[in-house]
Amino acid sequence: MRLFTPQAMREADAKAVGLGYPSLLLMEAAGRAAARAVLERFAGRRVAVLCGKGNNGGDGLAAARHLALAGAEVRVFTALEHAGDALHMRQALRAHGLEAEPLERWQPRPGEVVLDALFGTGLSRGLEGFWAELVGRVNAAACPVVAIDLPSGLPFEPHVRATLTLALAGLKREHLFHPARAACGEVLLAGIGMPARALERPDLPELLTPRAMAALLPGRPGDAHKGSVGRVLVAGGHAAYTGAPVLAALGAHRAGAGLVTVAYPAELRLNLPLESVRHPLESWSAGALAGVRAEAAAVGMGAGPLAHAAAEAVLALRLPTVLDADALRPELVQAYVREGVPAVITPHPGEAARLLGGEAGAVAAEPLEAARALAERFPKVVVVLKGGPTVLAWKAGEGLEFAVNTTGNPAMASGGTGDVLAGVVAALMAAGLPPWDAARLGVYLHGLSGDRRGRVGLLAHELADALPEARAALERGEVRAFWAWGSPPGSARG
Ligand SMILES: NC(=O)C1=CN([C@@H]2O[C@H](COP(=O)(O)OP(=O)(O)OC[C@H]3O[C@@H](n4cnc5c(N)ncnc54)[C@H](O)[C@@H]3O)[C@@H](O)[C@H]2O)[C@@H](O)CC1
Ligand SMILES: Nc1ncnc2c1ncn2[C@@H]1O[C@H](COP(=O)(O)OP(=O)(O)O)[C@@H](O)[C@H]1O
Ligand SMILES: [K+]
Repeated sequence: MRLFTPQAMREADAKAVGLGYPSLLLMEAAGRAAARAVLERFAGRRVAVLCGKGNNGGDGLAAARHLALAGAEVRVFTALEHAGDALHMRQALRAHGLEAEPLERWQPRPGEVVLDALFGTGLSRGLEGFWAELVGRVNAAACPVVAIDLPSGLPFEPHVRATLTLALAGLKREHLFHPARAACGEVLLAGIGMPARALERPDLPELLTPRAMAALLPGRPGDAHKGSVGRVLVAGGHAAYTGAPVLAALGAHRAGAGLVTVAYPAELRLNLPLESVRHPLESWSAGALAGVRAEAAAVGMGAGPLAHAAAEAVLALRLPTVLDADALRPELVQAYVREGVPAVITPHPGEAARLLGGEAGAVAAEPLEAARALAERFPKVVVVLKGGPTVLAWKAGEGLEFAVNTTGNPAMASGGTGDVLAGVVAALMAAGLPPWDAARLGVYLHGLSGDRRGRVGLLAHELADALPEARAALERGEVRAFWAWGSPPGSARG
């Protein structure tokens, strides 16, 4: 499944029509789905449908007919300039004896649900004048708002703030990325019968889905032993940060590592899991790690000023490595590129800005572009740009792979959750997954654990402890994407 842009969705629409699929069927399905969403969530409530002049308005006109046919009390307000499919929908509404009023006449009524079908993906600039004022009135009315495709006005200001948004045919950037995502409220996806072939777009970012991620889970053969399912080396720690390597070790254990060895400065007292192997060091000298048995490593967590030496000592082992926290320095990542050692980097926006030489705010505002820039700066290195949502990028050869995570929530914005992730990704690489697969699955599972425990006040070690159950649920096929209709509690949230 891919993350669409308005332009890519217009192309999908044209491709469907090129395949012989009538566009009116798509609009009819969109209207039917919107009516269903309103009826399921707001049974028995009166509905005011506000329809714009484009195809989003056409979806609204179709929805109004289906709402009326289902027995709902509906008022329809519409722009008058319809053409094409939307005009057919207005005629269909009229054929059922339903007359629309001009939009200017809409006044909110207490308790009524507003179905926002003013604008969808068709805007190229912000709303002004009458339309901006109308959006202001929708937001000021104390009514639940169901938005068709997008809350009207997005991605610009002003825009409608919806309770529920019904994404049509595919998810768009606004359904996942802040600040637009906050305006969408809950997001549901309606397939609207778009032929799968019309949606095939390998050039667009992959959205991590439960099914695709379950397929990546490394097996656990009956004759597994602790040396066969992946051994992880965690290297980090410094006087001020003794928790970080411990949390990375915990993440690796909980993600299924057979053995976890933690290398750290000998003067530290680390409160390591009983199960971890201790490897205290007098210094991070070359050869300090000789003899450590591992198939993958994670370095940098809490390493402070010792990160450079620690990363170089780990590089000498030539293991697939997660570079995190203090090891996220351009010269260290370049050393992995130069040596051809597989690496995953896991920066948050501040660390990404340090790697790119920019501002954290600019990275957070345009995470897709920042992840792309990092992947191009460090070829063959898998980039995990953490945030809500986390974006992954990887320049394997000529092309660029791109993925966007669909799990995780703001409760995870708490110290140490990133350290857990480093351990998780290292454990999955140690289990034999290629770095791109380990990074995608690791990020997905980490967010899924957060969603299953997702309360403000979540501690990083609790997130790690929730990993086995999250993994088991994914393996059993019990996880549903946040956009799936009827998602049970504990499903992945975007
Ligand atoms: N797969 C698809 O692409 C499908 C799309 N459909 C619907 O079609 C929508 C897109 O339809 P359209 O491309 O007609 O676009 P919209 O309906 O979002 O809006 C286009 C209209 O808004 C006007 N407009 C643009 N910018 C404006 C501004 N700043 N101020 C005031 N008016 C402005 C345009 O002149 C045009 O009349 C989707 O969001 C979806 O709801 C569905 O009907 C079914 C299938
Ligand atoms: N608002 C949010 N929505 C989803 N995930 C979030 C959000 N805030 C933080 N996270 C996740 O929490 C983790 C935080 O990692 P990081 O910033 O490195 O923390 P630390 O350095 O304290 O370990 C990342 O995996 C990130 O994706
Ligand atoms: K809309």
